[in-house]
Amino acid sequence: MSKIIHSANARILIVTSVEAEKQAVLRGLGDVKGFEVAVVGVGVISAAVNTAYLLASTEYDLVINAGIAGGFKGKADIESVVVSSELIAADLGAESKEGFLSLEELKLGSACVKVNETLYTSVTTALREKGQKVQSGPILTLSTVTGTRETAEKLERAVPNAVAEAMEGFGVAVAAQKRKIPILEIRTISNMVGPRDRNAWKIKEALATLEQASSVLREVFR
Ligand SMILES: O=C(O)c1cccc(C(=O)CC[C@H]2O[C@@H](n3cnc4c(=O)[nH]cnc43)[C@H](O)[C@@H]2O)c1
Repeated sequence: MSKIIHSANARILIVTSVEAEKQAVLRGLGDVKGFEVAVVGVGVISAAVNTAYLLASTEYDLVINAGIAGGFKGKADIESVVVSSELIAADLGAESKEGFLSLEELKLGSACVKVNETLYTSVTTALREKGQKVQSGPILTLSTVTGTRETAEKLERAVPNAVAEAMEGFGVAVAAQKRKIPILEIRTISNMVGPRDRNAWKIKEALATLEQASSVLREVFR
């Protein structure tokens, strides 16, 4: 398996939104050295600020945003893993009569951080080799969890190859990008993007998959 981060002394920061995700990642990593796992809170602002704070005091070679997510129908099933090819702030822009206008269309910057292709394909391949059901593609960052079929379809039209949505990735990515550190988002699917049914979320199962995926990360980067 190709080594993406070559140095045995490489330092990898994994950030999650809540403690339960952090504990799942830690169980998967075991006692391997070189990884730091931190909770940066729910939502893009908290994630960006807290990640930037962590990156200001320690040198890291890679930042990973890990956690659970909603999967887009036909792209990522519950309990499967998604690996980001891009991290996209899907609600950052403006409404218009003609529809949503992205930051790019408004010429106000970019709402997309691309992931190094070798990085995401290597991790995707490693997870697949270990028997995980895994898809790579854009992972959307939203401030509001999608709760209707209408919004899900709007997002699917805006980013047709999006595999999942969560609430922190783009914020983590901007903090990492500022320091020129590679970024990756890895999520396990707890629910489908669409009509809200919080009781149907398979959080325990998604956290178990996150633990398994994290044990593969240990092998990829060590
Ligand atoms: O209640 C619990 O035990 C519990 C354990 C682990 C995580 C949670 C969360 O609620 C995590 C919130 C986190 O999850 C992401 N997420 C998950 N599904 C979606 C979605 O459909 N749309 C957007 N975000 C989603 C998100 O990143 C949240 O920060 C609870």
